[in-house]
Amino acid sequence: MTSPIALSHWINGERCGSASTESLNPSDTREVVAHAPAGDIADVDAAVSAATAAFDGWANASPEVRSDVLDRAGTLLMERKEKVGELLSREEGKTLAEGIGETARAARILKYFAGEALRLHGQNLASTRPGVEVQTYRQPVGVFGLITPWNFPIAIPAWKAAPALAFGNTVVMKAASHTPATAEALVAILHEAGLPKGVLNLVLGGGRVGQAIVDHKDVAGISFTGSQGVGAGVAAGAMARQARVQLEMGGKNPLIILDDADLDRAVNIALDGSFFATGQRCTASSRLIVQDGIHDRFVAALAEKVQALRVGHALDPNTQIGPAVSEAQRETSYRYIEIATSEGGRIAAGGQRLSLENPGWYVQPTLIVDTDPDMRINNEEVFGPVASTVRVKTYEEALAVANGTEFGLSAGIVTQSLKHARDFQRRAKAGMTMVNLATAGVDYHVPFGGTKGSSYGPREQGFAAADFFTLIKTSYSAG
Ligand SMILES: NC(=O)C1=CN([C@@H]2O[C@H](COP(=O)(O)OP(=O)(O)OC[C@H]3O[C@@H](n4cnc5c(N)ncnc54)[C@H](OP(=O)(O)O)[C@@H]3O)[C@@H](O)[C@H]2O)C=CC1
Ligand SMILES: O=C(O)CCC(=O)C(=O)O
Repeated sequence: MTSPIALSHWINGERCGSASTESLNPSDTREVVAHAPAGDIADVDAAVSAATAAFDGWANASPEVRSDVLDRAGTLLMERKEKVGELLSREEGKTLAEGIGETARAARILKYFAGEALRLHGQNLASTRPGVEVQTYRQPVGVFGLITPWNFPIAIPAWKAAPALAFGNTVVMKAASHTPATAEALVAILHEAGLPKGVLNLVLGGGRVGQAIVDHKDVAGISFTGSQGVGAGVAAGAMARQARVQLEMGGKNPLIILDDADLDRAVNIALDGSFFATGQRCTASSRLIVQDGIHDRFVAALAEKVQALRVGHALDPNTQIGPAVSEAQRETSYRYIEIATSEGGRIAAGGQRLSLENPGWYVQPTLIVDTDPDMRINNEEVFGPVASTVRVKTYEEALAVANGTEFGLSAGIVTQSLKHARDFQRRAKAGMTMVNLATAGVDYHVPFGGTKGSSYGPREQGFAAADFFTLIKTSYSAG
């Protein structure tokens, strides 16, 4: 067991605040991973003041300066991916391979936006008036508030902070209370890479810190990832004072398996999308919609693999599924297993309480079959290693079930039919579609986001990130 890390806020380039809360290792709750300060409104005020004061210098710095800082930070993070990835796994509970993989992804995101800082461009347009020229420019917006969740504790802070900084904005970030240490490691590396003081500020603490950022009059925009309930309040608060807002929330992502699918491939895609990262992904394939002809073979083969998944300590190299992040997340999974069975679902694998050697928040990966589309298990996000199957007769019925929820983040299909794959890409009501791929596990350099209750506002990541983190100015001139 390692000794707890004492974390700080980062305000105006300085570490500050005394640690008063603790975060536990979900794989072994006897271990305190970190002590963190519980920020308050005064800390948010100080952070926003620092970010406001730093804005002009950073906004007017050469894009090369911004690019170099992000590129150096990406290199440092990549060099330290094992160490930071281990911290991530100790703090969040995903397996070591997943923790290191996510850290490497964050490093790549920093490097991608190092490039984007140099590629920001506007347009020249013909005016309707003779002798007049029209140009558009993308300019930095101001101070952004970034509110991040625990399930991707370094990738999500990186994919929000990197474009904000690349395009000349300054930032006040609030990391999730379950995972402050990983976020702090990212902020420390960005400072080590040469970020000027005040450009990126981190205030640790609970929901009141987030609320204070949302309500702060000098915060020009909020990018939030988390639950729908909190997201709705963030949007209302931001809009009340006409701040920009971008929300990424939950999913109830469907994966359709058609009769013509390759069975092994379909099973492996479902296993990955539904259960890896402990199912704690907003892109997880939590609804498996299976056509009649393959249904029984698919369920039998998947159930066997789910039952064989090795649940354990995140740092044990044999572990395939780490614990839930918290007791509350563990209990949510078991509560939904009960709800599903009380509504008529049948457990085909898992479903039992686990008692492992380490005291941790473990959940047995669970497959629930024979469910109907209108059951709660098929409409409410569980955010754990729990998936349900719905049997359908035709492709059209599968598509209707897939589209029949209030969410619309990611949607997948496993099929050998080009006709159905193409049709699905067009008609799936989701921001991201996957053909013969898991609904989860996306690239870092392309737009990310959903429709309906899953997302609100401009897309995150890739070329689309500039739409949220820059302001388009239209300039007219006559000779
Ligand atoms: N789309 C996604 O990727 C995610 C979805 N979820 C969904 O949300 C459920 C609950 O997870 P949970 O962590 O509680 O999600 P929350 O929405 O509560 O947390 C997300 C972030 O918002 C912060 N926050 C909490 N209250 C406020 C507030 N009033 N104003 C501003 N910010 C606030 C949190 O801080 P703090 O951590 O201190 O509470 C955290 O940093 C999950 O079971 C899952 O269904 C969760 C995480 C990610
Ligand atoms: O599936 C992924 O790679 C990303 C998932 C994600 O962003 C999330 O769960 O919040």
